[in-house]
Amino acid sequence: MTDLLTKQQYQALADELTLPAKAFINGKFVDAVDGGTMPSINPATGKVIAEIAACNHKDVDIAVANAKAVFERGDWAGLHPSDRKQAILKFARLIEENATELAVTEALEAGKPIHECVKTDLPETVHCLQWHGEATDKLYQQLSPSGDDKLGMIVREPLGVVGCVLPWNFPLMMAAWKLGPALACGNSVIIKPAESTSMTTLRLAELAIEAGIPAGVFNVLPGLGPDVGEPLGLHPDVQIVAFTGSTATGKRFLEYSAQSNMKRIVLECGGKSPSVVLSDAENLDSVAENIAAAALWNMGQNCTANSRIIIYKDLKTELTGKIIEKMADWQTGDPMDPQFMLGAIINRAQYDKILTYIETGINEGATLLVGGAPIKLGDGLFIAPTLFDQVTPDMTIAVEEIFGPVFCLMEAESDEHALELANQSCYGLQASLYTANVKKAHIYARKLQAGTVSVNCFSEGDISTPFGGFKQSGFGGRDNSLQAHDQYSEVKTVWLDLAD
Ligand SMILES: NC(=O)C1=CN([C@@H]2O[C@H](COP(=O)(O)OP(=O)(O)OC[C@H]3O[C@@H](n4cnc5c(N)ncnc54)[C@H](O)[C@@H]3O)[C@@H](O)[C@H]2O)C=CC1
Ligand code: BAL
Repeated sequence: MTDLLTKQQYQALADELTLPAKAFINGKFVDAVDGGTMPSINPATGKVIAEIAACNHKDVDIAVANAKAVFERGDWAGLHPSDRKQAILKFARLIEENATELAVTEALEAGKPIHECVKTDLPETVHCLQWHGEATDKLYQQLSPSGDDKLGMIVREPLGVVGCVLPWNFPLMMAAWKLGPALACGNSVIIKPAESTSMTTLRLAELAIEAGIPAGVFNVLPGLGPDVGEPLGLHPDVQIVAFTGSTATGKRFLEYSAQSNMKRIVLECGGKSPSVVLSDAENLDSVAENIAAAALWNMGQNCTANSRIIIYKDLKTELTGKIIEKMADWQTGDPMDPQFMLGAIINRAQYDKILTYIETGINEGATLLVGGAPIKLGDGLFIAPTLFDQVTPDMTIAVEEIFGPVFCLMEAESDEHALELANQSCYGLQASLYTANVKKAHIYARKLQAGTVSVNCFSEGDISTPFGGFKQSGFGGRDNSLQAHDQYSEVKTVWLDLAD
């Protein structure tokens, strides 16, 4: 995909951009009904870059009513699957054609490094939509093995209005993870982006119209969680909410569902993922490189951030030295400068929260090995990559999701002990396992309580593999792969008696 430009070129593009700031309902940009706005702040500079429409329950009611009408008319759900496929593929192409602009917008509002936006977020967003678009006309329905005198047809139908409530850490990618399968199945979608990162999702909605996806099929309602997320969760005409974010807010959606129409709730929530280094791990340089990347990628603002590094005791000293060396590859700086792999922390609240965790780690007796302080770059919110040693499983920094560039080293007495420590968490999203023994890899991968286990690497899998969590990391379904289609469609049995 796109080659990297220079910092000056990205900055010039950023200065020229017209940033989308209104809600997108029924194919048009509109103000919030009550005229509310909220500032969008570039976390790398502290500057307000736009005033974004702040919607509330009135906008939700309008968007849901439109989306429901569009669904019932069959504007999208009634199209031939090949036509839906073509529109989704064109949508993906348009995103690709506008990738630089979208990457710059994402870097501006989220403080993400432009390098990552260009090389990871945009290509994966495009690929995700292509993949689900391609699947649209390749999924067959089923017949049951019910004998010659009966016909049991098992068919799939779209649900209707899908609500998506999204986080700020991967705004485009998370939108694509939900949109791809939801649109492929024929639903109408309403996205509530995180309040810090509305703009790239708004631009996607505009591109969807250009791609021929009918008005009202894809709507975007920026706003605060309680003002937009809650009314979506409580709305009787929303059939599912697909959510990615904190476990605390995820649990609220289960309550909204129970209080309203028992809508489906699919949750992809927090994590405290481990890197587990067993006694026979080899190639410690590569292990260290993976560990640093897994902890620091996206400033550690990642649901699968490997923030607990559990190392067999005899390898710990050598591996610690190598991890510290590899941390040097993760330099923090201006998100518009493609030489930096780390940018700003999303907002003041998250920044303060991370610094408080660092303080708590020190107060509870952990040893600070690297970092531990803000990086002063103008008025931006930057925190140095931080590594703690001598961390015990009861310490706050070993238990709670920090969602920042902070990770802990823990020592295991044996491989069994490493496994025990790894599973000692209320979360279970992902785990990275390092071992040279293929048999042990299989056994331990099955024993780790996590939705994804990557062996001798850090990975979340790819678009073809299901992504979601065990325990309090997930509920109700999976993102990615064809399994994602399950959550956005209803299964119906049509039973015909063929006997005379
Ligand atoms: N698993 C993940 O990918 C993410 C985890 N987090 C975790 O959550 C912590 C807090 O970050 P937040 O941005 O506050 O996460 P959050 O879970 O509160 O926000 C996620 C989404 O939920 C919405 N929301 C918030 N309160 C709501 C409510 N009462 N009803 C309905 N919707 C609501 C937000 O507006 C946003 O769109 C982070 O420090 C991190 O630990 C945050 C973002 C992503
Ligand atoms: N890493 C992709 C999913 C997430 O962070 O929420």
